[in-house]
Amino acid sequence: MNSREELAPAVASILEAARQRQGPGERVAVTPRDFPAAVARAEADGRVPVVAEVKPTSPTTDGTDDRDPVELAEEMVAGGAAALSVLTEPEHFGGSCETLRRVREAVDVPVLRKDFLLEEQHLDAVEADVVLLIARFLDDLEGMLTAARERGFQALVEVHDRTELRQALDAGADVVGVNNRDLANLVVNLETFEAVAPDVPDDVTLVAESGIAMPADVARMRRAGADALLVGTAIMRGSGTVTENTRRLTTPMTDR
Ligand SMILES: O=C(O)c1ccccc1NCC(=O)[C@H](O)[C@H](O)COP(=O)(O)O
Repeated sequence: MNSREELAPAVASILEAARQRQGPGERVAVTPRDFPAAVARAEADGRVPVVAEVKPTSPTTDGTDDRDPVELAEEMVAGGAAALSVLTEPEHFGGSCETLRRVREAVDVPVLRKDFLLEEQHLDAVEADVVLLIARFLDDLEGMLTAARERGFQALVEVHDRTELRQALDAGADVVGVNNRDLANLVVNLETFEAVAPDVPDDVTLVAESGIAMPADVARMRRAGADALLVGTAIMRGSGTVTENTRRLTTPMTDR
């Protein structure tokens, strides 16, 4: 692992659990729903492209949301989500591959598998349209990217700073996420995206991740260059229904 920086204890624990996980031993072959096309479709429809996340719990969340993930996913799509993200990490996020399977079957938008994939065999646990590859945790990012694409997956390569962005681009990433959550202390700061985004080439689909809570945050990330926003907590735990919480973020501020 590329461990230039300290990790929060929760993240170290997530990685330890991931290292113990075995793949199924059989390789998946996926026919993916096109993620950049879904982003473009949302734009053309006048929706802000939001990737809404089914996130039952997390190290920074109290309690576990046990609502039916398929119903949540359908509500997110009804609220205008361009794509969905589904946690499959079980120990710290309450996710599962079975949840992803059910959600993907129920909706027709692309579904991102949100997990901590460290080895090629981890890719084979379940079919998804997009997989998350976290640059900091992968010594051979290019190898994982190739392995993901060989199976048919698109890959969202997550970075936290310019050094990781350079690694992602050198590895051939064409969908990049900048995560505003600092892995050393789990604090979110939208300035992280603003610092990295100017160095992302125009032909890369750029996603702002974490800490996007309200329409003003959406506008801020869009001004900084985000093509899409990945949002979990504000949609899952906002004050309205999941559909209302999603629509609040997918509606451009100028339409209010
Ligand atoms: O969300 C956490 O508590 C967390 C803790 C440790 C590592 C990763 C974590 N989150 C992963 C994510 O990237 C978010 O689930 C995703 O970007 C949505 O973030 P948010 O809208 O802030 O819930």
